[in-house]
Amino acid sequence: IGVRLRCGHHDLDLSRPRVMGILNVTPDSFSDGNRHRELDDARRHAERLLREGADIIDVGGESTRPGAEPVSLEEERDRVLPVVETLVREFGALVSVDTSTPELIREAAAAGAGMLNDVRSLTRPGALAAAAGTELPVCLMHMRGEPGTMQQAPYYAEPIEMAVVEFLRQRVTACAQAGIPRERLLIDPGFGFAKTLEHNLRLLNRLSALEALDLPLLVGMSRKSMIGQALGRPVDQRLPGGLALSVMAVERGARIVRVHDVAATVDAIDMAWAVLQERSDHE
Ligand SMILES: Cn1c(SCC(=O)Nc2ccccc2)nc2c(=O)[nH]c(N)nc21
Repeated sequence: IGVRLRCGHHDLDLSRPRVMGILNVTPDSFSDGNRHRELDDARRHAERLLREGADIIDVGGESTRPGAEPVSLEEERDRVLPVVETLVREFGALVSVDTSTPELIREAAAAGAGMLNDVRSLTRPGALAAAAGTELPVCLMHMRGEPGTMQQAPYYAEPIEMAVVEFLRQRVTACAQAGIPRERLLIDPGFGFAKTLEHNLRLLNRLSALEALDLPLLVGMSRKSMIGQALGRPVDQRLPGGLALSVMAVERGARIVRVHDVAATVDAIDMAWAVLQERSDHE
């Protein structure tokens, strides 16, 4: 399938799997609020991600860790916009912006962002209209509830893959009604969002159920607790587990994987892709 996504000034060719590198601009508790240093750190981190082969840099200013407190618009704007402007201006990078906030959706697009990545699937008031106005591709992701409470007792009456497909189907319809055509959409099952380990494992095994929506599939499992729960590894020792998950996701149809460790993931999915391509070479 020669799917090409128009991402601002970039054409993203999804005929083979792509890697989205994670650039966190949520200051950790040690940061002293030195904006200049924070921007410099972000610039250096992005440069490394690009050098390692990232096709997209994902920039997020709001922590969606379970229990994280909400961030103000000003704070999110101050963290995200300077980084987007810098990465676009200095590296010509394809920048994806993680935000659910209509104002930031508009401002990030004006700053040169090439893709929108909203873990809340444009459900906030005004978000659909804001996204429609940007002409940018949008990734819609499954989550039930809010990051602060979503992991308390995730329960689904129906099989998890059905809950995910139905939710995303509704969001695709909402986008169509708001003037965001299918050509601009990506979907994502939201691993780790309002899901138990069981839910996450079943969802990966049945990832092909999302083919029913016939849209490019983005997944993010890098360093997440599903790896910690399955392997008993702390967050800084989850690369091998994450590589296994990225390869399995690509085998089951994922076209973009959102990861911290770009170089290793590029080789792992390119190797998997070489094997998968052999199937079609003689079919
Ligand atoms: C912004 N964003 C996030 S943040 C959660 C995260 O990385 N937690 C985490 C990171 C490191 C260690 C443990 C947990 N996850 C996704 C995803 O799976 N898909 C899309 N589209 N966007 C996403």
